[in-house]
Amino acid sequence: MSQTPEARKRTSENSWLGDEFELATERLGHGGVCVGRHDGRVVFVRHALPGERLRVRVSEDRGKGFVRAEIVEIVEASDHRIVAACPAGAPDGGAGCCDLSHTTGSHARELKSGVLGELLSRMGGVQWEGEMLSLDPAAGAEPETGWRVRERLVVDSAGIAGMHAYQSHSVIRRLDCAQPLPGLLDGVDLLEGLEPGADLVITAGDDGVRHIASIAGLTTAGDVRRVRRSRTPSGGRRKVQRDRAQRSTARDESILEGGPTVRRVVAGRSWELPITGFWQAHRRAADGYSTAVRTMLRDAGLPRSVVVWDLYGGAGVLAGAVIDENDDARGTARVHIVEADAAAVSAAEVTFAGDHRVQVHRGNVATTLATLPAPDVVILDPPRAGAGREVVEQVVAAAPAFVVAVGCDPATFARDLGDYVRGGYEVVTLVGFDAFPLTHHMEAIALLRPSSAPATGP
Ligand SMILES: C[S@@+](CC[C@H](N)C(=O)[O-])C[C@H]1O[C@@H](n2cnc3c(N)ncnc32)[C@H](O)[C@@H]1O
Repeated sequence: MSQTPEARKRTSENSWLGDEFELATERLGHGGVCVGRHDGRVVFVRHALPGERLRVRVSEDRGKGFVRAEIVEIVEASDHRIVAACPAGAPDGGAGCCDLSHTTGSHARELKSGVLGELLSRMGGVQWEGEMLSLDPAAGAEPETGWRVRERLVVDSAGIAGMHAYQSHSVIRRLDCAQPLPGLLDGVDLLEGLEPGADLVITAGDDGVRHIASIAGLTTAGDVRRVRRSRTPSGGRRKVQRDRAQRSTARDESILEGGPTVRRVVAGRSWELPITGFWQAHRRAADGYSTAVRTMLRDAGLPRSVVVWDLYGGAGVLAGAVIDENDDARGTARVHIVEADAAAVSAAEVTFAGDHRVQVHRGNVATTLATLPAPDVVILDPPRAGAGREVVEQVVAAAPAFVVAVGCDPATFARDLGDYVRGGYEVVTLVGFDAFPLTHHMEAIALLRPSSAPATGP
């Protein structure tokens, strides 16, 4: 909606931008921000914890019911506050990605459970009071570090690898992030001859081999400097993300270390994927989600010889889990993987070559479903945007006995669950995974069935 000049003037005159005040934080909200209230408006603060008293400075005021603010001083810290486990995630001048490393692992999981429960209730009408599970059985009170199998860095105008500063195109020369597997980034700061503006993808395969690919930038070093000067101090997050996404499409890749494909192994089945191809970030995620999906379906009494749709299936990790669960003398599952990415489809075709139980379909989920045989089970693992109403309606219309919804964004996951519930499904089981420790991100998996379905299983 465009504003009149008078409204614009009023907004800028009343703006809180730069104002400082004391704030009591109430709870962790979606996106990793702590929520407080000041003078009738909601205030979002990063790197805070619930129950703190903070002196904050407003960094963004768009004239709406809320403002964003940064911490100036911690007046009274939460008992759960610790020294941040990730130095690179520091709020001032850091990369900002580890936005929940300043509390214990157990408290972070407790907070994330609250966020997931609140979103499920508000956006999906689903009540859930479960606990966020760790993917690492050894995880306890300590923050979980060293879990990420793939890191993406950027090369600055002098050819040195670093990280993007928070909400910015500018590059900070530091690699001391606490997320990567131990040793994953060793020596990367010493690499010479890197192309200014390129992205570096560094990943470790399940065979222990490290691979590094350089993805050519669309910008020259001069462009990088221009972009850096044009940085907006606030409110530029969407634009920065969009710019980065545009810059990462259709760009030349060269291998600097290792080979062109990475070996991944789950439950004894292996995949060879391009270095830049999708794979779950946490070293235990693919295995953990496969086990969760198998267990949910087994506990629900999955009948034999089912037809399964594995939508947004990637290279078929979850497809593998279902055929392993549903293959014995009493029957065999037939799984249809639907995936848009050509490289993931090729990897799936190689892994399942000669396996009559699996068919791989390259295409957009929304336009491919009509070509598939009627399903007994539908698994959906969409990107952060979620499956969306158009796809959910098609799934509901296909009337599967079970839907397994997987989501890495709790808001879109909750929204999609709400659409299944309105379509006549109910949630049987729901688990949240702390799949991105040190950050506010999480993963959730739900098993649904038609609400009129008789209870099955043990
Ligand atoms: C979160 S990943 C899940 C991959 C897989 N289930 C796994 O665990 O490895 C989402 C996948 O959806 C694919 N994708 C995104 N949008 C799509 C669409 N509209 N149609 C088909 N596939 C899509 C992406 O290429 C990506 O492989």
